[in-house]
Amino acid sequence: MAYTRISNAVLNGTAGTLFLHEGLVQEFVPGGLKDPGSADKDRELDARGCHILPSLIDVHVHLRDPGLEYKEDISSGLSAAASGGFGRVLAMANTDPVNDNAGITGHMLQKAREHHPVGPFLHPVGALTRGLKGRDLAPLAELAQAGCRAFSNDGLPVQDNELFRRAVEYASDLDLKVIDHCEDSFLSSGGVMNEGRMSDYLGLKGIPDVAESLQVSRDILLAAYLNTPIHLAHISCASSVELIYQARQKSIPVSAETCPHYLHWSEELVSGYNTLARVNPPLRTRDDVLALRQAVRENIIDAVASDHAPHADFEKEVPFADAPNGISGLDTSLSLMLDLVRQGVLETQDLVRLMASNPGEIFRLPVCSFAPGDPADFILVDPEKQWVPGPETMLSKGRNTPCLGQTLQGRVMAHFLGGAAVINRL
Ligand SMILES: NC(=O)N[C@@H](CC(=O)O)C(=O)O
Ligand SMILES: [Zn+2]
Repeated sequence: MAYTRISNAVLNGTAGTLFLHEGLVQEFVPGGLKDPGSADKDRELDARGCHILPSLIDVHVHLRDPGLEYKEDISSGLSAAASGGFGRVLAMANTDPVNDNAGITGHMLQKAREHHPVGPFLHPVGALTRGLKGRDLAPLAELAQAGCRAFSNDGLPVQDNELFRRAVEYASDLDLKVIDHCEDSFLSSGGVMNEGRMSDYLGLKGIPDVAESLQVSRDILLAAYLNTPIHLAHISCASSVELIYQARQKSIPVSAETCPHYLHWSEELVSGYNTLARVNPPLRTRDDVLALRQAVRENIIDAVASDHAPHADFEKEVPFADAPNGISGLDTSLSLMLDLVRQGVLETQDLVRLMASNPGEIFRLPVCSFAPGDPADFILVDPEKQWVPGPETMLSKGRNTPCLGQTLQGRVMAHFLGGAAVINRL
């Protein structure tokens, strides 16, 4: 169903009607319509109380397909994306088999087109090294040719600095970026949560924040030396923020993302051995949360990505030390970010910058600016609407989130891609 007008919604602080034509934005007319009665009801959506935002981009998700479809598959993952407000996602390569060749990339793209022909759109991220083993480079040109939008060894970060340097150089020759999961795996070895008072108290082996920031400093030094951009994934701690801030001052070409969970929760959430709070990098301290909030507010960190890492219920119903890392995020990210708006930490326009404009710029993906002729890719968000994440309301197969069963405020009420409604709760 293609609507021709969306009435009574707020765009950039102004209430009015958004007119669509053949999947494109026609114009936004502020104020009420003179003759609302004449509209064909089937062609109109009353979006009273909703904000219009561009369809969002999530630059870091794990869709588990091929190979781990019991956790998530491309169809369910993209449904969760649509529901959460994301019109484009970058899907990591730690599938089984790993996305290190054109065959796997092709499979992912074909499955996405088959199940979600009008979107959300999947942009595979190719592995940096074969099998993510960190020993030899994956065929980056082949992966680029097949449709990969970036390269990453996410999950199993490359420790060999020479190999990583070459990967960054080859990727740059292909005009694509490397996304680095920053972790010194010797420093983090065996760790299951943040290293500090809480890990001592719980008797769990910790991962120090320096395991992340040491690798962040490596990447910054390499980006400066090679004068080549590197994107830093899921930044979790103040010490990394400080390094990124300094790099920015020197115009070193690094960009960075953090995730809603690092902006909300600290290691205290692990108390009681809550496996839903186990994620890599781990939830850090309250001071880290505050530093990250400041960093997203001040554009030191460019983007917020979900790091959607779905797991089956039974995998999390084990002792903390045995549970897999990861939080399911596509369904809940935007609600958690809207909570920061309500708390006065961010403005609505900051969300657009962090979850659409900046990600679009970093990975050269289009974002609707509501100019006449733009593809009508947008969401209608009710910041007041309450909902409870659970099996009935989440479209991801993974319900592994600390939000499970909690009341969230702020919900995507409709999502349009190319003028067609992929979600409509109005
Ligand atoms: N972020 C996570 O906690 N888990 C990721 C892998 C990773 O990035 O470590 C996953 O694929 O499950
Ligand atoms: Zn990662």
